[in-house]
Amino acid sequence: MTDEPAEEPETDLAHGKIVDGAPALAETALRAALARLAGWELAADGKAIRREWLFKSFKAAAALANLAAWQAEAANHHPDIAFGWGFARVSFSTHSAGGVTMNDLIMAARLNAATA
Ligand SMILES: C[C@H](O)[C@H](O)[C@H]1CNC2=NC(N)=NC(=O)C2=N1
Repeated sequence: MTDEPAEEPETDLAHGKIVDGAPALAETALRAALARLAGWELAADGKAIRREWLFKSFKAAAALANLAAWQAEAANHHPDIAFGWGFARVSFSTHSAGGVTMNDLIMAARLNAATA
């Protein structure tokens, strides 16, 4: 027995391993996973997940964009990022799989964990 609190499901996902060749997830599985990933939604074409953050400055938005960029470099799994005064938008898709894989969900959970 331990006094450690149980990990939140999202934290758990953040500890997942990025693997080559992960398959695109079916929409049902994807929607179930997104329900537990705060702030992330499925893009209109169903081939990417995305989240927007709102801030009260340019530098806060730039900081989020940098964080997402360097987390991606460390994992070798890269998002599309857009930012400007007061906003940053991050989108993950696995190009090689032509859709959203576990790798994208893991990266999204890591970004949530780092910005919580
Ligand atoms: C060779 C290298 O591992 C691949 O090009 C990686 C790099 N980063 C990537 N990022 C994303 N989002 N999708 C990919 O398919 C991908 N492929």
